[in-house]
This record gives sequence, C-alpha cells and structure tokens, in this order.
Amino acid sequence: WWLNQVPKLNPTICIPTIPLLRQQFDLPDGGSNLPVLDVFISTVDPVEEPMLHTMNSILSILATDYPVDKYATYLSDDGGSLLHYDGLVETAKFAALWVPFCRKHHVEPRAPESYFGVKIRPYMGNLPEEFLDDHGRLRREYEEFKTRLDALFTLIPQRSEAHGREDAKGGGGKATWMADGTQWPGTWTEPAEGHRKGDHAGIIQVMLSQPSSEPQLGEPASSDHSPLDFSAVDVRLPMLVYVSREKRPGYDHQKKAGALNVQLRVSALLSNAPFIINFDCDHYINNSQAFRAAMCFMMDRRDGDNVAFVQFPQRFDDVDPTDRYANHNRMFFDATMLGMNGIQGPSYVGTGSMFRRVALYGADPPRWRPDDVKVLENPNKFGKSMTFINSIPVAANQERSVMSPVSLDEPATTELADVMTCAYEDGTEWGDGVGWVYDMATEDAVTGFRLHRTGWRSMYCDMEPPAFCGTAPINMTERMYQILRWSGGSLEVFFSRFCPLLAGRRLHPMQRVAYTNMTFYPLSALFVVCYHLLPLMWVFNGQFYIQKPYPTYVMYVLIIIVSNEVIGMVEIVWAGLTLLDWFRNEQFYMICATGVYPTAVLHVVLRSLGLKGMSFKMTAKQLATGARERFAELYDVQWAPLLIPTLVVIAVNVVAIGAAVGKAITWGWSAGQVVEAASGLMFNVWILLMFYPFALGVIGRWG
Ligand SMILES: O=c1ccn([C@@H]2O[C@H](COP(=O)(O)OP(=O)(O)O[C@H]3O[C@H](CO)[C@@H](O)[C@H](O)[C@H]3O)[C@@H](O)[C@H]2O)c(=O)[nH]1
Ligand SMILES: [Mn+2]
Repeated sequence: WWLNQVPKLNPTICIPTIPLLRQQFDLPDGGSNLPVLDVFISTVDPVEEPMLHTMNSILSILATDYPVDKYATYLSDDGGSLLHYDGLVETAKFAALWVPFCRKHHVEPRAPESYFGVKIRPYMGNLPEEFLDDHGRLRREYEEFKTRLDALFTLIPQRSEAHGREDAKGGGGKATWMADGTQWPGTWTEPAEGHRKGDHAGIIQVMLSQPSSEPQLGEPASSDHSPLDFSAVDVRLPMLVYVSREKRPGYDHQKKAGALNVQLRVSALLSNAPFIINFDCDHYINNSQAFRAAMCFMMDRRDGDNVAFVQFPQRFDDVDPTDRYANHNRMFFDATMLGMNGIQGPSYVGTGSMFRRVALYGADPPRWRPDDVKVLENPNKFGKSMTFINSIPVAANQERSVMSPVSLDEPATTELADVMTCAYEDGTEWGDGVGWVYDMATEDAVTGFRLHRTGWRSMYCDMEPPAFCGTAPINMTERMYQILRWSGGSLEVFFSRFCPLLAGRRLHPMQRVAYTNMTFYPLSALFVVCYHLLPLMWVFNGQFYIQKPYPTYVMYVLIIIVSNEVIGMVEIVWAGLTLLDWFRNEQFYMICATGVYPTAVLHVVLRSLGLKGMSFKMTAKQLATGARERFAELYDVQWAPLLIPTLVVIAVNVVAIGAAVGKAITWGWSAGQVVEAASGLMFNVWILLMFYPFALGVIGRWG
C-alpha cells in the first residue's frame, strides 16, 4: 500500500507548446534549425506481425511533420526476410505519392490504413477544390499498393522457383532470390545452412538516400508521371534504411534489445543524430506534431539538458469498446506515469520514446557531470570500431541541425558490416552500461531505470490527438502471456544488479520507491492467492472463515481499504478516467494475481537456480482488419496452464457459495448464523465479480 501511494504524491502534467518551438527554430525562409533525429522501428516476422501494419507505421514516419532533411528512419528486420525488404521497396515507391499528398492537404493521421479507415474527417488543408479528386486517386493507389504487398507472398516463391530451375545445375535449387537476380543473403523460404532464422548474414540497404537541403517542388498532374498536382508541394522524402543484423548459432541475440543496439551503431555511422525515437512495428504516428512535441522537452532551456528520454503514453485503437482485458492500461498511463513525472520522470515503456543518444551511451547528465573528464576505464567499452568511437563526441552536440553526409564507399560499408556482426559486442559494455540493457525479459523498464539511476530525468508527454497508436492483444491468453513477460521481467530487475534498492544517491528517494513498487509487485500476489483460497475452509470443515475479528484489527483494515479506494477515486477524477477504467484495472490485477504473477515468481525462482528463465515470447498481433470479424479474438482463448489457477479459484468460490446455501437449507440456520455467513458470501461474490472478464473469456470459447 505504502509503495503504491508514495509515488503518487506529486502528480504533474507537462504540456508542450509547439508554437514556441516553431518561433525559436523555424527560419523565415521556411527552413529550420531543429536538431537531427534518428527513428528506429523494429519488426521480426512479416506474418505474425502483419507487414501491412509495419509498412503503415513507416509511411506515417516518412510523412510526419518534421524537416525532411533532418531525420532518418531505420527498419530493423530481425527475421532477415526478403518480404520485408521487397515490402520496403514498395513502400518507398508509394511514399512518393503518399507523403506529398499528406503535405499538400494537411492530412491526419498519416498512416493510410487508419486514414482511409474513417469515412468522414474535417478537411484541414486549404485546397478543398482539389481534395476530393486527390483523395479518390490516392485511395485507389493505396488499394493497389496493398495488393502489391500481398502479391509479394506469392511473387517471391515464384521468382525463386524460376531462378532455381535455371540454376539447378549450380546446386542452388532451394534459394530465395531477389528481384535483381541475386540470392538473398537473409533467411530463405526453405531454410538452408546460413539462411535460416538465427543463422544468416547481416544486411544493410539505404532505400531512400539523404534528401537535399533545398526544397524540391513536384510536377503538375500528368497521366503517367504524377497523377496528382504536386507543382506547389515539396516532394522530398526522408532517408530510409533497411537493417537486418547478422545472426549466428551459439550467440544470444538478445531479442529486441539486441536489435536496437545494432540500430544504434549503424545509425551512428550513417546519420548519427543526437536524438533517437523508437517504435514497435505496430505503433504508428497518429499526430504528425509528435516529434516536435518531444523536442519541446529536449530543447527546453530550463532543464532540457538533463532529460534522457521523453516518453509518450501507449494508445491503442483496436481494443474492444468495454476494454475487457484492460488493454488500455489507463490507470498506468494516465495516473501512475503522471505521478512519476512529478518525481524523476516516467519509466520507459518500450515504444514511442525519444532518447538523447549520449545518455544511451552511458554518459552522465550535465547535473552530475564531474568537472574533470573521466578517462575511459575500459578501452573496449564501445567495441573496436574507431569510426563509431569518433562519432560519439559529434552525437553529443544537441544543437546539430545538419545531418552528417552519408558515405557508402568501400571502407564505410565494411565498417557498417562490422558493427552488425554478432561478435562485435564480445567483451564490450553493450547491453550493460551502454545501449539497451540485456538479459531481462523486459528491456524497457530496466533501460529506463539505468538512465534514472545515472541521474538523468525523463519527461512524460501526452497530447491530443494521441501522438502514437498501436495494436493490443485482445485475445485473453495472449494478453496474459504479455503480462507474464512484464511481471516476470520486472521481478528479474528487482533481483538483479539493477535492483532499485542498490542504486546510488542519484536516484531520487521517491523514484526509488516507485521503481521498487514497479519491480516487486508480483510478489504481493502470493497473499492475494491465499485470500482467494480462503473459502476452502468453508467448504471442507464447515467453519465460517470470517471469524469475529478484534475491533482494532477491523479498524486498521477499514482505514487501509477506505484510504486505498479514496485515493483511487481522487486519482480517476484527477486523471480524467472513468469508474470502468478503474474497475477494469482492479479486475485484471486480481486475475493476474492468481495465475500470472505467481508463475512469474516461479520463473524467477527457477532462473535463480540456473534453470529456465523468462523468455521474450512475442505478443501475437491481431490479423489485419477485414481478414476476420472485428474483435472475434475476444473469445479466442487458447488453453494454457496459465489459466488453471484462476479456474481453480473461480471453482472454489462458486462451490463455497453453493455449500453455504446448501448448509443453510439443510440445517436451518439461525438469523445470527445467516448474518455471519453473509459477510463471507460477500467476499465470494466480490471475488467472482473481479473474475467476470476472465469467466466471459473462457465461457466464450465454449459458447
Ligand atoms: O527478437 C525480437 C523480438 C521482438 N522484437 C520487436 O519488439 C517489439 C515488441 O514486441 P511485442 O511482442 O509486440 O511486445 P509487446 O508485448 O506488444 O510489447 C510491449 O512490451 C515490450 C517489453 O516487454 C516492449 O518492448 C514493447 O515496446 C511494448 O510495446 C516488436 O516491434 C517486435 O518486432 C524484435 O525486434 N526482436
Ligand atoms: Mn506490441
């Protein structure tokens, strides 16, 4: 209770003032002094994580409202899949229409799938006469683009088949072939030595090169060249890079954290922006002002220098209307995070967060920077690449507003290939003091913690309309596995060298409490399980498990319960939430406390004994809309041992109610006995109410 309340004592909302940023950084000639920015987006599998979502995110990034010559986008493909590569080629082509269209008509949001998904939107541009034609045209082009993306799934096997027949004598019968007639260096449809998941070469390809720094107007409408009139629109596209790191058996690839660290090094050698923003492949930019909003905090003259990252809330647009499985996490994103914002800043939640590059490299914040510059204790801290090491001081200049010229000559490509290898990090501090942190099921919380522990602060940036939107698992089993990863990962952090109790004095005392609460909470579940199983006493030995307690005890319990609920209510009013948001949160806590959190505890115990620990099981994404009935997956429960404890608790409570009623009838209880039994029944009913969404999910499967 105490751990939960202390971090809420000073909730703070900070609102970015974008017009002020424009005043300071926009130049009279239409140019801008805004700093350079690198955008990371990561994906693994073009089917499990529908490629259409990934490409939509990329389109929303390419079309966002940030000076086009001042940012570069890096797609990390952990699957090493030619589908992603060819899909990105198609996306780059379609962007040549989509991006100028967004600029011309001030379209929002700039992810075509959600833009075309809503029938009526107010027109924000100033060319209403041309809009209808352009809109219709673009919509057809987008449909064709989607068809081309889909076609890749058959085109690539066909192409490979054809090449395979030609090449049969050469022995390359099963290879996957690229459009240019060479063998794909990544994974093959039919896996082969050096071309399978976890065993393939590193690949890097600049899909769209750095644009010129001068605006470049498009062409007037003509049937073949440009279907739309872009003669008054800047048609430049920002830089776009495809990255697939090397993977070899025998190496731990460290999942997402490993992928992000490769992006960090590759981008340092190419654009080397002082700021970085990262996304999951299913999160797109919903508000094209988002990058500027984050910059307001980073460039703030007051304390901006000490900000390591600016975190945006995660919002989702595919959750069922009543949010049965608490996917929106409103209490966390609209209350807990604001509480932390008033201390040392919100935790990092994995996506939609802008970083200061040198903070990720392990630098001290200005506030704590000692006057004498510390000599590198470990000469191999960053690995062997001198080009990378030389890029560090350049990245430290947060005012830098011109992108370093990208060179792709022979030595540069060799160097790039080198920083993408598995062996590069051997003996370095990557994954520990440098970059995203390794060996935890949740790389996000621990990476944010490392920054706070070093004395950096973070900022929380909520805006309207929401900056980013993503997809959430609406299938109950998936949702529970996701929470299992989060809670197990949190506990792992608590029992690691990143334990908040071990941090030094740079961590704010209240922030320490917040992190302790955030990493320790799954253990509290053990008490909840006992509470849930109390009715067993009732079933077996006929006793009332609510005995007449001592009045002082009742007083303490009441004070705790009442204050807890009152604070909960104040919180929802203050944060603008609804009673339902709060109740969903309570419900899902109770559900997870029976099955998921104890399993997480078990994992961590097993891990400490050197047995199997938590793994980053990827969250299954919803199939692209239209493919199935919307929300059909709400009822799509997969059997998993994880569900059993919760089912047991439900059974115990149902049986307890039955037993009580049965006994009352057979033995004819006195009024006094009924009153006593009623207080017990109240608990049973309360527990069942808490488990209602779970029961619906399981029953739905049978129904
Ligand atoms: O080996 C891997 C595994 C995952 N990913 C990417 O990581 C992202 C997040 O994975 P997902 O399975 O979607 O996890 P979620 O449960 O949806 O993610 C939440 O929780 C994670 C931490 O557990 C955070 O990293 C995420 O940002 C946060 O959205 C996706 O873009 C993946 O493509 C990789 O790049 N490489
Ligand atoms: Mn996700």
